[in-house]
Amino acid sequence: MKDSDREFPRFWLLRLQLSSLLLVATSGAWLYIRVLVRNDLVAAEGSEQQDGGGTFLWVSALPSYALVLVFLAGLGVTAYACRPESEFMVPESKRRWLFYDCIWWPVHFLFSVQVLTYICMDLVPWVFRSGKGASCACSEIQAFGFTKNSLIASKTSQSNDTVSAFGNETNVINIYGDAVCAVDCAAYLCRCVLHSLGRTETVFSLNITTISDDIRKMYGIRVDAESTVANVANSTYGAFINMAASWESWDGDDVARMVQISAVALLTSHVMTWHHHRRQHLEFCLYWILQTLSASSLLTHLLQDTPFFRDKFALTNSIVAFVCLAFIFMTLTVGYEGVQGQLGAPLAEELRKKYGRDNVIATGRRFPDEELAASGPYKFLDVMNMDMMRQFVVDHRIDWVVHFSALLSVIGESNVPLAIQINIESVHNMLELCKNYNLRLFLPSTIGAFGPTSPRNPTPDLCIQRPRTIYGVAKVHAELMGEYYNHRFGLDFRSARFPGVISADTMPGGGTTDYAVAIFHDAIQTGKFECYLRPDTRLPMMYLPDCIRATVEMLEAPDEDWKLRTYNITAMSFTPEEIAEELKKHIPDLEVTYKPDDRQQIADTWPEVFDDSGARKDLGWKHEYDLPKMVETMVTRLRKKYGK
Ligand SMILES: NC(=O)C1=CN([C@@H]2O[C@H](COP(=O)(O)OP(=O)(O)OC[C@H]3O[C@@H](n4cnc5c(N)ncnc54)[C@H](O)[C@@H]3O)[C@@H](O)[C@H]2O)C=CC1
Ligand SMILES: CC(=O)[C@H](N)C(=O)O
Repeated sequence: MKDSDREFPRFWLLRLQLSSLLLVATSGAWLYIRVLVRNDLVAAEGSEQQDGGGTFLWVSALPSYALVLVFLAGLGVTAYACRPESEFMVPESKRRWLFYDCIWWPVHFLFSVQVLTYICMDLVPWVFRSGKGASCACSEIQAFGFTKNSLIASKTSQSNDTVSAFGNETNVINIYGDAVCAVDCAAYLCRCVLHSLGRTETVFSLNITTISDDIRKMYGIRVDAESTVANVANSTYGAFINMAASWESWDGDDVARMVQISAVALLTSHVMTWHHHRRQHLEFCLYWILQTLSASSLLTHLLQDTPFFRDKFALTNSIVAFVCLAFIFMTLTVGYEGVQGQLGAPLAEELRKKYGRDNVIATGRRFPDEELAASGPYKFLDVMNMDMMRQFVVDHRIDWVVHFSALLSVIGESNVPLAIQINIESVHNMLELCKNYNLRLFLPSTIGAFGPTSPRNPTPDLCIQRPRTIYGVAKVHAELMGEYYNHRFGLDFRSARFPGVISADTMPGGGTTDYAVAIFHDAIQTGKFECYLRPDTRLPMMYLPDCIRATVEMLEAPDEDWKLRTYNITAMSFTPEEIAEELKKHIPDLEVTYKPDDRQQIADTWPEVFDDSGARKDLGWKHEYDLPKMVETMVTRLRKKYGK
């Protein structure tokens, strides 16, 4: 799984699934109907045709069935993984994620196969140049009330043929076609007939240059062959002009052509996706636009043959176009919603207030959220790409670096190789960069840098550090490397070990202390909360504004005040039970249940109470928010946010 997946907000995934549901249900149902209708008729046609047509159709529909089944399974898994009380990033959910990945990609693979089948069946009939295809088409025509002999083609003008289908009513279809074999012709004629139902206007556009004896015999078509070859280029061009000229007259066939185009682009985007490993935002937007187009095309195709919509193509198309646009809009809107870090955006905003909008450049690999983008410059920067970082530093004459990029404790455990890259290798990059360009570096550490053998109550600045998570190991490594670069190269390296940070506006990115944020959201929205830690698990915490202020003060403190290169910083320590009690003062009916999971093991190795007397003494650190004040502020802010 890619790290970008891990950072997906829950609703993104649900939307992915919902649009897929639309897609799969629509296309699956359409193919299902076709198979049913055709099989009945093929059965009536005789054994030879039954074998051929039946097998062909069932085979062509298999991907649809598989898709629906696999999709439903995927939906179940996702629904489970997306339960409000569960976090994606917990180690336990690694298994779900893997399972989810295993399902998600086959769905898309099958979808691609299905679209290809669709193209082969309907849009490139020469792939099936055989009597089988013809017999299917024949059955389809009959399914709609026409008999073999009811189709008569006759010449009406120099350049057009008219096929008159005498069924319940007479329809006139101009064919500007290019049917090079029996199956082409059968398929196209069949479409003509289908689309002529309920319509009295000219609807179809294809050239017929050759019609084989077979097909003439099969459909009882009389064609003046010479007249059909006239003006092919012109008529094809004319057909396109016609089609483009009036959207209202677009029918399923026209829209279905979009399937062809979008399917090709869809497959391309699949390839791009796999190729790039890390799915970038633009690709996703493209990807979902294409899927939406495909889905709506198929939907139109399906609806147009239902009695209600038969005479209401314009309405259908408008609805479909609207749905299509709505999906695109949703995709884009969701796509642009910030997946910034919990601490990064608020710190950038605070620094901008102090140092000026253009003097603080926020960076990341994703679209910034609206507020961050509006507050000042934002640039794409991958901390794994040293060249890019060098260029960035030179181009913008950087002198301070605040390096926040990291995978937090829980996500880190679920992807150790990636955590090693982001949390360790990127630190090497930063240290070298800052050394070479003489920059100052602030890199936060964490309570997670301590382990079970550290004193846990209280945990001083200097003591044994043997963490049990890759997150903690990486932070100890960063602390030591920073200290080394400071002694060896004079690098101005500063670090604060933060406790769990609680914030109202930005969401935590997959840590062990996340429950202390989630409890507020759940309490205010639902009045219930299920905690993944035991009620007596004590951990150090602080409210975001304190954390931001601490960071700014530490950045600004004179270098000579820094006796250590890394200081503990904290504001309070509480257990889930204690925060729940405090919350009940504001939400008396709050129900909290406890279901410890893998995160408990991490929490059990972390400090219970943090000793930050060093920072208080050397740097003048002082917290402002204790538990009651933080709870009161959080409740007020979230009540406003949720309108409760
Ligand atoms: N939030 C907390 O409770 C605490 C956080 N910290 C530290 O503070 C820092 C920030 O923490 P949060 O904001 O909570 O983390 P977060 O997980 O919310 O944000 C991390 C950010 O790093 C970005 N990132 C990941 N890989 C990247 C790459 N290759 N290039 C560029 N950006 C990349 C992610 O997109 C994300 O925006 C981290 O170093 C964390 O260890 C320390 C203690 C507590
Ligand atoms: C305390 C942290 O470093 C972070 N919130 C986590 O839980 O991983």
